[in-house]
Amino acid sequence: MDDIVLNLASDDAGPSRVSSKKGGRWTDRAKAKRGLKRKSGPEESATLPTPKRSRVQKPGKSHETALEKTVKPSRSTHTSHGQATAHTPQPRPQGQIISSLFSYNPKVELPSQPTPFKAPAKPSNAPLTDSSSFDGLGVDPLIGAHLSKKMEIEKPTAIQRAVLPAILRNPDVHRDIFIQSQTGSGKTLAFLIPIIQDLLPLSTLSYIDRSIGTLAIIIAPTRELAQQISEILEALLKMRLRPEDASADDPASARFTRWLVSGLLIGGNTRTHEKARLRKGLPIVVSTPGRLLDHLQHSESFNVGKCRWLVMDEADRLMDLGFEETITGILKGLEARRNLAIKAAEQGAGHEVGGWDWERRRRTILCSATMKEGVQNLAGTALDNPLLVKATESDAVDTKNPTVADADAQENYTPPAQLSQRYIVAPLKQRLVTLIALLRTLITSRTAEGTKIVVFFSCTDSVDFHWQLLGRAKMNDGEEAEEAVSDDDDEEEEEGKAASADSQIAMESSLLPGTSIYRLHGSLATQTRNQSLKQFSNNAAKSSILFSTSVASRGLDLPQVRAVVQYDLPTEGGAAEYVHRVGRTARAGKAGEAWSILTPSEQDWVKWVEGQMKPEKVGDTPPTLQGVTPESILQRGFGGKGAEYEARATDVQLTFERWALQKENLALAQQAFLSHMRAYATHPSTEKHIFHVRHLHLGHLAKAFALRDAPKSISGKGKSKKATDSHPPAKKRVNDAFLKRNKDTEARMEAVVRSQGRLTKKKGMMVSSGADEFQLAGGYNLEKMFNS
Ligand SMILES: Nc1ncnc2c1ncn2[C@@H]1O[C@H](COP(=O)(O)OP(=O)(O)OP(=O)(O)O)[C@@H](O)[C@H]1O
Repeated sequence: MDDIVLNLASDDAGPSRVSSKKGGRWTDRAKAKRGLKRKSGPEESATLPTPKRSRVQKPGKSHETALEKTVKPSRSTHTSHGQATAHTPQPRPQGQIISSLFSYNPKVELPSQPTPFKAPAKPSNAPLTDSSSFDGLGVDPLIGAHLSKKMEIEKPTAIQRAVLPAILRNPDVHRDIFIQSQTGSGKTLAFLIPIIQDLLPLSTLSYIDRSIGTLAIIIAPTRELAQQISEILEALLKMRLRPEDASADDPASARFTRWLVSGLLIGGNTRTHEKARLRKGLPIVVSTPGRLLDHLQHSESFNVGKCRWLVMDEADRLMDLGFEETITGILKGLEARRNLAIKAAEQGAGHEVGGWDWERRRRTILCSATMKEGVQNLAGTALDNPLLVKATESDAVDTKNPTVADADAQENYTPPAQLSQRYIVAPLKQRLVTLIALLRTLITSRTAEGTKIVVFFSCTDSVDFHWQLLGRAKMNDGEEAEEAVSDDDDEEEEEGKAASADSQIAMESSLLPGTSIYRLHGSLATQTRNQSLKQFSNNAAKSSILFSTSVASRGLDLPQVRAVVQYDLPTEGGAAEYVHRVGRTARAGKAGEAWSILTPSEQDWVKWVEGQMKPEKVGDTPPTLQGVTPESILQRGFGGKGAEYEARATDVQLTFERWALQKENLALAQQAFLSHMRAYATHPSTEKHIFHVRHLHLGHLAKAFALRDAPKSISGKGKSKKATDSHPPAKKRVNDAFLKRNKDTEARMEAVVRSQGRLTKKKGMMVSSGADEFQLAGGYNLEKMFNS
């Protein structure tokens, strides 16, 4: 079937066009027009109105009812069966080529029938159901009571059962520990409980108060993760300091005093404020590596000479982000400060009071879900004769006490057993509508409200684009959109909108009723990042979706996340990153779904990633991914009889494309497309057989960014027709041109990404460029690189 041609610009002269008001603001004109449209009856209204929530949410009922009643055929649509359903004769085009979503797609070998879903396996990271208890593991009854009464944590998980006694039962053996465990298995409490239990008894020292300085430091690779750890820590520190039944007058019952205070040191906060807090004293500090090193080097008030605990959470991520040198700097800084403090105490020069056990060495804990080479190197640098603790169902503590070097160094990853992993191979042109259909399916296919979904994109620009596209493209304002294209008066208003988008937290889309859409990436202000995460998680009753870069892939514990969608597969970190991303769901024994949306040329990824995952226990079936056809997702997401979903999907696509025709939006879409291509080019050489820019049809990919042409800077001048249509030689030429123009892209991009986490020399001091640490594309360095 030929691609269809529409003339959007000619709508101005079309019969259905109602021009009611001239001049003034475009919003006023739009309102007036909407009023007229309402008067002229439903025939003049939207092309794909929003399905009513009550209709689509009925259990077992598809979207069909709601949509089939409300959806008119699009102004011009094609079905894959070659039936053009255009109902209005369209004038000839004026340069706009609109290709059908359902034609000229490469043949994809997909499962002919949707694979029947396997029943989820028994949860592998859930709290234990046997007789284990926190008390039985040596946890102080006050902490145990607080966990169960205030935090609803009754039983330990397998990793907690393994770690807690290993530390608590031997309080005098200050051996370093390496904790390796699955995502969502409760590692955070496994290291926080022993720290609190060790420090609280210092209450008995007569001089103890927060001015003692920092006694424990927890390092996390991202601000969000640091913030989250800090919140859990604060929740723990709110524990009662005497048994519930003890009388306040009984001095014997008051074992502890409330001197243990925690503080957060992260990039994005003001240093001055942090320094002031350090001056007062922060016995426990949670920090990102760059900011921690910064304080170690520049804040005299950072009193860490007595530090007893150092935890490095998400060690594999710390390594991936290139924080190796920063960590080395931190270790050296801690050692130097300790030596100075000991000297000062010996000379009686400091304000040190006697009775401190200077002999006791600092204990270092490293946590990781994987045991990659980089992590082993870090363990080699940071840990001294470490005890490796893994969680297994039967043998919690590794009694053989192997060193890290003895551990299984193979890069095999174990996702939670109860996680359902699925994939869709969608033609490039249909990617965007497939994503929408999948999200619609996920938010409406259950009766329970408050579905939380995380969607991963390759770069910040793509996150921003999709977030704005969904929030701003209205299914019923196609005409307004077109009007705005030709209306210069609206520029000011559009600029205002773009500026406010920076600080806006949530978007709503009529395509995803009752759902708020948030975004998260490294280019957002810290406050916006925090707000997005908070609001995404807070309202448990409301469905919400988080569009994110890989910044959300590690450690973040977002309650109720029911599904993780990888719209773009990880460009860095390979299978480990995939497992971390899917680990945002199926946490602590809960169910979860992981969806990956692949292009036809990426199909081999399924076998590749399956080959790198292993079951938790030897003998168990290895984790596999189940294929789902895009048709079944589109059908479920858009509803309708037979192939009607094609018309509906086309309607949605056309609405998006009309939105992207507006000047501001066009720039956004093109920027997202380009950044996506750049990110795509950074897949490591070992994955190039699966992810190669050359395999992508740029014209088709453009549709996934609501563009009718690939941006000229990639596709070459005046190639719109050739670039968007399927002429393999042209496609090859275009992709070769892209590759040539971006010669050495991969190497340089990797260097930029790494440099963002690495130390750079500045006036002889080592500093970290923490602000950009997760910004894969769109950052200053990157722009400079590509513009030069
Ligand atoms: N013993 C427990 N019982 C019930 N829930 C628990 C228990 N321990 C931890 N949790 C909950 O499990 C979730 C995951 O915990 P946590 O974030 O510590 O996992 P993690 O192992 O660090 O995961 P990741 O590797 O993804 O960072 C949290 O919501 C936490 O409150």
